Amino acid sequence: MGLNLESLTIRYGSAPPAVQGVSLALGAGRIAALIGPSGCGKTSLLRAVAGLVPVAEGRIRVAGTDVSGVAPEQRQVGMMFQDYALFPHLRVDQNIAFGLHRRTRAERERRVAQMLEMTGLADLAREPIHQLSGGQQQRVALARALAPQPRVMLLDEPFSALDVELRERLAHEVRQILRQSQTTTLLVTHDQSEAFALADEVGVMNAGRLEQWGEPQDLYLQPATPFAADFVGRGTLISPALGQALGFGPGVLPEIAAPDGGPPHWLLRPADLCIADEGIPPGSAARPVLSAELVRKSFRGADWLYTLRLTALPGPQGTAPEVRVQVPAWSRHDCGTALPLRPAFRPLHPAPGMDVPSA
Ligand SMILES: Nc1ncnc2c1ncn2[C@@H]1O[C@H](COP(=O)(O)OP(=O)(O)OP(=O)(O)O)[C@@H](O)[C@H]1O
Repeated sequence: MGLNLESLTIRYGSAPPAVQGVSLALGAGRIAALIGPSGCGKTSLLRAVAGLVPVAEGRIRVAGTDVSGVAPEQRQVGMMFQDYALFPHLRVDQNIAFGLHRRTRAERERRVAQMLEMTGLADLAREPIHQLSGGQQQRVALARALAPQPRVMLLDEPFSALDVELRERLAHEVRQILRQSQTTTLLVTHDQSEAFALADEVGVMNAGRLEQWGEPQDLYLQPATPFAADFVGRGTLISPALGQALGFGPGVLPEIAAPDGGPPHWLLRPADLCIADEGIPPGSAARPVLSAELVRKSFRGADWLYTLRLTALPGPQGTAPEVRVQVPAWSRHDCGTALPLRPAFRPLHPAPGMDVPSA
């Protein structure tokens, strides 16, 4: 086994626990990412695995060994920080050799050469750090952390200092490097697309607890809790009655077991609804229409995310339920506007002879 956490709890003073009862199992050589809102305990958990924060309750096992009370430098856990913490006045190869002081000179040179090769830095080996770009520095930091062959590698917001385009490219490169070195890795990021691009497994944290742990696609398709549904993919769990009022028949929206053991809910994503009078595809004009009022909107670049109140449907306490709808970037509606909604056209089970383009 790579990394196991058993009922891990972390406290700072008398405040409520920063991490509470988190258990997870990460297989050897696998890559996992923790995501969750700011302050949910991601970094605290990572730092506890590194031994930088004491554990109040629970156990941490690295490759089967309980390291909960072991000093950080004896855990064989590598950590790469947001700011890389490189030595700017030293050369690339000297930075990579930093954690290898206990090895013989020949061993050290061999390992540094290996790491330079693996991270594509061989041509820059003798350059001083301060002359490198952000992306190159990021690779040096990774090479330095991997050089002592840690049993577990921890990455804290590894790309936060880089621009978006570089982040995407490096995420793939870093994944390849970690794969090649078969290093069990746990990383923390606030960027979901980064987590999904890099990780085999993703953990969703909320208020110190691990809400869900699973493969990225399962997290999206089968969120375990309303929080996970909302946080990953801005989904909302709605009652089947509301789903039917919105015009969905049974079996159209994914069914999710209610957390309290009650009747299952339906998972509504922002792409499942659209504004009734816009871009009506053939065959869907006759679908039911429900009136709603635009409450909030946020521009996301490629589209808008609208939050609408279903004014025709008072909820259980007399409050109208809200839904989120993804609308095209060119849409222009003011908050307070009444907008008719209908289910988005989605041929789940194309009729025989229907021409559905393949992906
Ligand atoms: N050294 C510390 N002393 C006291 N409280 C702390 C300390 N570090 C973190 N906390 C608190 O613990 C909680 C979890 O913080 P943590 O940094 O682990 O969250 P996070 O999910 O990594 O947040 P972010 O995404 O903003 O970095 C927060 O309430 C924070 O204020």
